[in-house]
Amino acid sequence: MVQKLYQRLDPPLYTLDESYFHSDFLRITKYCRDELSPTMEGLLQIISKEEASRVYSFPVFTDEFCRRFLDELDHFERLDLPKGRPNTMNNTGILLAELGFDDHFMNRFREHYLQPLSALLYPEWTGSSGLDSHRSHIVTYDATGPTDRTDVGLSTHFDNAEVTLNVSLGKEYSDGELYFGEMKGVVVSNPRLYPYYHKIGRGVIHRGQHMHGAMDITDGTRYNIIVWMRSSSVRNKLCPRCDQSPTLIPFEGYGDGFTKQ
Ligand SMILES: O=C(O)CCC(=O)C(=O)O
Ligand SMILES: [Fe+2]
Repeated sequence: MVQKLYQRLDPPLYTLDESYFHSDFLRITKYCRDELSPTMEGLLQIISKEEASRVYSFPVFTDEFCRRFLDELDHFERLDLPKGRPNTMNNTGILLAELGFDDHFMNRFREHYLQPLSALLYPEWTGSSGLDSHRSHIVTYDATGPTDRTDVGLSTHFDNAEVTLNVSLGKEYSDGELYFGEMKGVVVSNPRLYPYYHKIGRGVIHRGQHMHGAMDITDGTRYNIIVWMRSSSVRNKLCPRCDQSPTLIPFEGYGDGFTKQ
């Protein structure tokens, strides 16, 4: 519906092109995909390990791409169209499928680049099907608008995803770091939070069930691309939201990432 009504500002942006990527990202993903026998140890030599367990970061997009993407999002936000929101926790934010980013951008981004990388880092979460669907959105936090209508941060949660990639687009803001706790359901005697500070164009990857949240920004606006990636072989066994064996009903499209044979 929105896709039909929306006039794109920068139509070529909707087709993934390698020029959007930072050269390090191309090198890292080439290693995961094309190396004869890539290993997790080999990959860990070329990405950064963050303080929280099994959380990693690496450059993803060029600054130029981030600017173009923000311009497109600004253009979309200015239009008075009926818009969906990423989830029940957000007042604001943008669903990228609604704009039409799935067909020629996000599908290839997940299949060709993020799946081979995730399979090395989190084999137990990619499973035999691999990450075969996704849901992607933009989280927007704005400390300049009315606080009853704009978000400034996000409380602790786990994602409806097996693996999540989170890439900062900017713009300019103060505070607002991402933080990680333990995996869902894990209780420790000395709970700690591990911060991650976003950098423009850089992505952080983590397991969807790793509890996390975003501290409030105190100034400016913050935009991030979030890709929630799902593995049907993993979630068909155990629903990541309710921890039960799921009862599957036929659905057009990806549903919530489950499959029914
Ligand atoms: O704002 C962030 O960096 C985190 C957003 C997030 O965790 C989510 O949208 O699931
Ligand atoms: Fe999240």
